[in-house]
Amino acid sequence: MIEARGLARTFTTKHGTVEAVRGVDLDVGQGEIVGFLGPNGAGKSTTLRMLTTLLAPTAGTATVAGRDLRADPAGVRRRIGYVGQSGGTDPTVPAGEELRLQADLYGVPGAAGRIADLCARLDLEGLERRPAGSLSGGQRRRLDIALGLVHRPPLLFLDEPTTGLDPQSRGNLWDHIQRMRGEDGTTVFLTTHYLDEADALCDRILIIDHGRIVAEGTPAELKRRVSGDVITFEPAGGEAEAVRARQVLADRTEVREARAAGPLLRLTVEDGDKALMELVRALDAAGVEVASMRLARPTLDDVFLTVTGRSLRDEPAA
Ligand SMILES: Nc1ncnc2c1ncn2[C@@H]1O[C@H](COP(=O)(O)OP(=O)(O)OP(=O)(O)O)[C@@H](O)[C@H]1O
Repeated sequence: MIEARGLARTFTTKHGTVEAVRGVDLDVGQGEIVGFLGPNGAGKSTTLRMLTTLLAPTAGTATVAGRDLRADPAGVRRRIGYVGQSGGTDPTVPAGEELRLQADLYGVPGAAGRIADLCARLDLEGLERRPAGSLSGGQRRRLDIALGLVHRPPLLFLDEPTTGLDPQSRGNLWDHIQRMRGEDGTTVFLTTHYLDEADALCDRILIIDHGRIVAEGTPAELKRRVSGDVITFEPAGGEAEAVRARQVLADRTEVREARAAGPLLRLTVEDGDKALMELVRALDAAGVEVASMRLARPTLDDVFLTVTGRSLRDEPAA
């Protein structure tokens, strides 16, 4: 659905040249939900604006929804949906009319049916007569998404779709986006600042920093590749038993690192699900009684920290 090679964009300002995006390669398959994650100023919006034809690349090539970005930008525009950060609705215009205008703009055949279908699927039924400005934050984002989907694009771009929404509306929007993909096979490419959003919603994540992709994979792969899972055992016998448990387990192949910290033994392992039972059995065989155990997976913030040396929430380095 998206194939980009060496996509780059520089801006010339009074103070010199800003290399916003420095050669990005991207491959997004049909039906995937891909999250584009990075700190402020990393180059997310600039990349998105290039892929949606709103900004010309300084270098590189891309095919988007089967059309060449440089040779056929109008073809790209017809085949994509784009929902920007601030949305495109006029607060005074009724939701149903916004949808009709958009359908007319694209010459959508069977517009009334398409609009009714979208309203039903995005929980907008009964709101068609309400001005967009009177809708709740979540309803308005769903209207934005309906507007982006009216012309049945196979590829939908969402720029920070849930920024400003309360947790319940965010979860609700994730369900809707996943359902759209499930029912229509719509490919979704979205930017986000939220780790939990990328984790819960996306099949694959690309992390961009300083205009370059620095990591890529499924949420689980990324977390495992960079950090591993962490298993914590608390032996019933306290500190001395934690030290003994460490001796029992430290040299096992599945254990990357073993540290006794007071009454706890903390193990970093490749795949926690697989390792847990084996390790419990080994402790049992050695006569170490376990009072409690915990398996924790690293967060995407841990991944980002390892890859870039700073937290996603930090300001970008100068
Ligand atoms: N029109 C412009 N002129 C000059 N510099 C720009 C312009 N647009 C973006 N930049 C710079 O390019 C870099 C990347 O910006 P971009 O908006 O793509 O980042 P972002 O990852 O989307 O950030 P955010 O999460 O804050 O939206 C930043 O250093 C930004 O200041």
